[in-house]
Amino acid sequence: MHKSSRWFAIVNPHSANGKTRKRWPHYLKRLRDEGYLIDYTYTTGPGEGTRITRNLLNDGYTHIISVGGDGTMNEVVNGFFSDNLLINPQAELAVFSHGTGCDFIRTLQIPKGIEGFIQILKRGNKRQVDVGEVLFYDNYGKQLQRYFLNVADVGLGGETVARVNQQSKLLGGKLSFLIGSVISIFKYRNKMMSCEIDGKVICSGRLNSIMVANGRYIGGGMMIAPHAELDDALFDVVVLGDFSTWTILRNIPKIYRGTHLKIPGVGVYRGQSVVVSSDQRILLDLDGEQPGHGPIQFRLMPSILCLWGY
Ligand SMILES: Nc1ncnc2c1ncn2[C@@H]1O[C@H](COP(=O)(O)OP(=O)(O)OP(=O)(O)O)[C@@H](O)[C@H]1O
Repeated sequence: MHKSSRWFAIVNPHSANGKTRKRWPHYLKRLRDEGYLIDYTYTTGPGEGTRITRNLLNDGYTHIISVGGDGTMNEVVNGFFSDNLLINPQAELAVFSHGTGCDFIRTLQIPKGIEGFIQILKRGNKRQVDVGEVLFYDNYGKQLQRYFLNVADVGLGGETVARVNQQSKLLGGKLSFLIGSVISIFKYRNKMMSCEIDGKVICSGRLNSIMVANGRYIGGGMMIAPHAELDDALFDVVVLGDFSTWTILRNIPKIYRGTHLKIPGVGVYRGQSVVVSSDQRILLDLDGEQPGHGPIQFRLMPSILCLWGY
């Protein structure tokens, strides 16, 4: 049977604290029982989701499922591109979200779990969505490029993820995340940053964070950009001003509810290109990873990727 009539699932067995490895055989059986033709492979380490996706698309597969958390989805999305171009503009992505945070699918309001995912496939609704491109620097001063579907942020989030990822080698799982987040909120000092959108400087000074959002949620359910749409050809840029630790902590419930935009010192802007620069070291957070630092450039690629799940 031709590869374009089959789905290929890229499964991160490590996601959802290892639960994905245990449950995938059951999910696969459910999908096959429903009549879907599915091939799959497990990733064996970080970054592999991108390489596998590229190989599959070059090999003639057109229907890809990412099985895991937002990190896996991010790696798979990156695999749709090579040399700044889509490998196959006809290729399609479905996200079976099975991670710890699962922030991306909250924007789509897809129910979690295998039954929700089967509903997505049955409904067959899909849409061309926007993808963000980000350019940043690694520790050796080399410029790197990545793509993202959900939210990227600069500032507190980047420092938190860097700390959590360092600690998780020692502690593991949720405890490291909690401890790392609390330590970061207390230790982080707001940075002198400047943010330019579509060629105009929209703010400059001491700021806590700059969020560049295509989707709405980060951090396991915080609705940081409540009005962001995946297919509106715009980033929503949410700037958190020079807030104290206490102000951040006090307003966390508002951020979860998405009612923080009215707080004085929060700015919301829209645009297709964003540049964040600073004389200080500013860290990028990309779907729970901390791949590098500033200056950071974001560019929106409108309606470029076919996504299932509407
Ligand atoms: N086989 C593997 N072993 C270890 N790590 C892996 C493997 N495959 C992928 N990874 C890495 O696991 C990391 C976490 O995956 P992912 O984000 O999908 O799950 P999660 O953390 O449970 O979910 P979420 O990000 O939604 O909270 C990713 O950075 C990915 O690179």
